[in-house]
Amino acid sequence: MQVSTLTVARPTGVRLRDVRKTFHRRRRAGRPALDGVSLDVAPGEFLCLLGPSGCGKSTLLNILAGFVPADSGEVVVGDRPVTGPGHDRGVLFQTPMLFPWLTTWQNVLYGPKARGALTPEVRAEAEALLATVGLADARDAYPHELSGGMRHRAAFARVLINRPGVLLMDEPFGALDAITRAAMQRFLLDLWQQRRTTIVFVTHDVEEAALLGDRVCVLSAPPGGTKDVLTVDLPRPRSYDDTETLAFVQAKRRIREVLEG
Ligand SMILES: Nc1ncnc2c1ncn2[C@@H]1O[C@H](COP(=O)(O)OP(=O)(O)OP(=O)(O)O)[C@@H](O)[C@H]1O
Repeated sequence: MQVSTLTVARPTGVRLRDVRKTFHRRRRAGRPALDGVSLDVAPGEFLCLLGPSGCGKSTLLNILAGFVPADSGEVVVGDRPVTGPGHDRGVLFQTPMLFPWLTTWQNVLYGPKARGALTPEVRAEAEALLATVGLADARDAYPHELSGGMRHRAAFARVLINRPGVLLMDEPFGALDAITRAAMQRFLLDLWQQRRTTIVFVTHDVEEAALLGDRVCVLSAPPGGTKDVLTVDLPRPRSYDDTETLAFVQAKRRIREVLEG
């Protein structure tokens, strides 16, 4: 994969301390969604968040993104407490966020244009990014004309143009078929290997966590707290072929034991 150096932002770290969140329903407090999560993510680290359904993975990511406020605790990205959304954090969801009435090119440039920052350098950067994500030939296509994987790659370019110090990804490949999913995992591994952007990646798939992550933070059954943080001691760069090695199978087993233990 060809990767431009233009858009590589300085990766930022993440610090969470005793983060708590309870959603209120009809003015009544429900069960806590997050019950004291503490975690550090180093600049440039690839961290996977894993846990049973409903343990608060998406809530934690939304708190980091600034979409949802924590009730208490410390949430810091880089050296700034999170008080709301910001383009220092790039967020990617299961459904790629693209405006259907804009072409790939217009979608990628949407953020800088909205901020009044559409300079010739940014346009050159957008060109380089489209080449990076393999969509140079699809710059004039609308989202409905792209395949699922292409839409995801367009969403990547749209986020990366803002030079985020951290990428927050919420089960981004969960809805893709197995072949496209493997292709996107390969794409993400290449991208991270070359840019080393900090990534917090939510998944409920043990294999995906072992393949992608430097560390895996396992959240406990609802309400979510930090159950354990495991280091995935497998060499980089990683590829899909590694999933057949004994070391990979052992890494998966260790993660599963914590998850189910
Ligand atoms: N906006 C909301 N309003 C009320 N309750 C919410 C809201 N968002 C999440 N919750 C509740 O918080 C808890 C954690 O939900 P969350 O989506 O964060 O879990 P998750 O680990 O991402 O789940 P899954 O793996 O199934 O996607 C759940 O009990 C959910 O019902």
